[in-house]
Amino acid sequence: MSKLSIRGVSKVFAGGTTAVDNVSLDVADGELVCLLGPSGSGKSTLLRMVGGFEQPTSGTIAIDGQDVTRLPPEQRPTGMVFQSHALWSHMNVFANLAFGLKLRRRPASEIRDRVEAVLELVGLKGYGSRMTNELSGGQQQRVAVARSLILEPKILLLDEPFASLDQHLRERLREEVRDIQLRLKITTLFVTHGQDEALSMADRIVVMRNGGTEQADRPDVIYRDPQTPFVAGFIGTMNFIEGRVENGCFKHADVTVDLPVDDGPITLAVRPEALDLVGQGTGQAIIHRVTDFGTHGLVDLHLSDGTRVKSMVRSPEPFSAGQTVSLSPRAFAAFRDNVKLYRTSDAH
Ligand SMILES: Nc1ncnc2c1ncn2[C@@H]1O[C@H](COP(=O)(O)OP(=O)(O)OP(=O)(O)O)[C@@H](O)[C@H]1O
Repeated sequence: MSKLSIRGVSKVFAGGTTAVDNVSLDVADGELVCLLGPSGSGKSTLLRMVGGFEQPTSGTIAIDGQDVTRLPPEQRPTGMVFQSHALWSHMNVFANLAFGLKLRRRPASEIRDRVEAVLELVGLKGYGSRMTNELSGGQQQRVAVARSLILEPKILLLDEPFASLDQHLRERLREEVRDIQLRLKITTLFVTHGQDEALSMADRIVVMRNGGTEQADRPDVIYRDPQTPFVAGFIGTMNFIEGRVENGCFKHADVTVDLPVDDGPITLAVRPEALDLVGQGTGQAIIHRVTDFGTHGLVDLHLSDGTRVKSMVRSPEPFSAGQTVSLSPRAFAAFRDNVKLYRTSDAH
């Protein structure tokens, strides 16, 4: 049985906006699932429905097999961390953390022990007497995470919790939260529109678009085997090359590869690291720019039909702007009418 089971859940807001459209998702015990998608794709609304902050228009949500669809947030076994931390600024850290336990009339000694334990967990040992407005943004978010964990929820819900922090701090907190999550083995649903965040943290990524789910898979599968052009283009850098299949062969002025599917128009989706440059001085693709990143090079090319693509090369040395080359994709996805048709055997 899954820890969290979302079945056919939709949300239509009063103005008629369908924010979430018939989503079903199962999250296993201890799994961290990232909801990833562009702004307005319904990520927050779905998360808020799991936390009880929005009511689904239809569908059901169950935790440990118990239907919680109609329960208010405080009666659900969930803990939520919002983008803006929403700490009480007139209380110190200890009081912020103790609040929920006091409401539940826990004995003072237990409250003290649990606050200390959770402060240690988030790396803020000894900060109990600080006022929250005397903390940095990162520390405040740590307190918010601690506050959501102190009631020992079955499911942790995080809505872009680090969005307001600078890149460096965001990366650190991301790692800390993942460590805590693994240590506590707590089932977690994490909303982000940062693909790095999703790729680095998640056991599974759910890519959302227009209120629906496009693909739910392990990060490496999402990256290497996208099922739709949207997923292909949304995660990482992707080149799209439009051509035609004729007699089992994809043809484009600068690219030719075997593709045993029916004749007709096809779009290849190729990662820069899987796009080799061959036949220097002979092809029709023109090198526009070469960038040396030290660890690798990135070559920007203009194809003869105007398409722009990027190729990652081990060393940029042999390449320079103005040269002509041909392209040889090692691994790619092929799409026709938004449907994935074919992929070469795993080449990287
Ligand atoms: N309370 C509300 N009333 C009406 N429409 C809403 C409400 N909340 C969200 N929406 C709409 O629902 C859609 C999905 O919004 P949601 O916030 O879930 O998307 P999101 O993927 O989390 O976006 P972001 O990454 O920008 O937070 C959007 O079109 C949004 O305008």
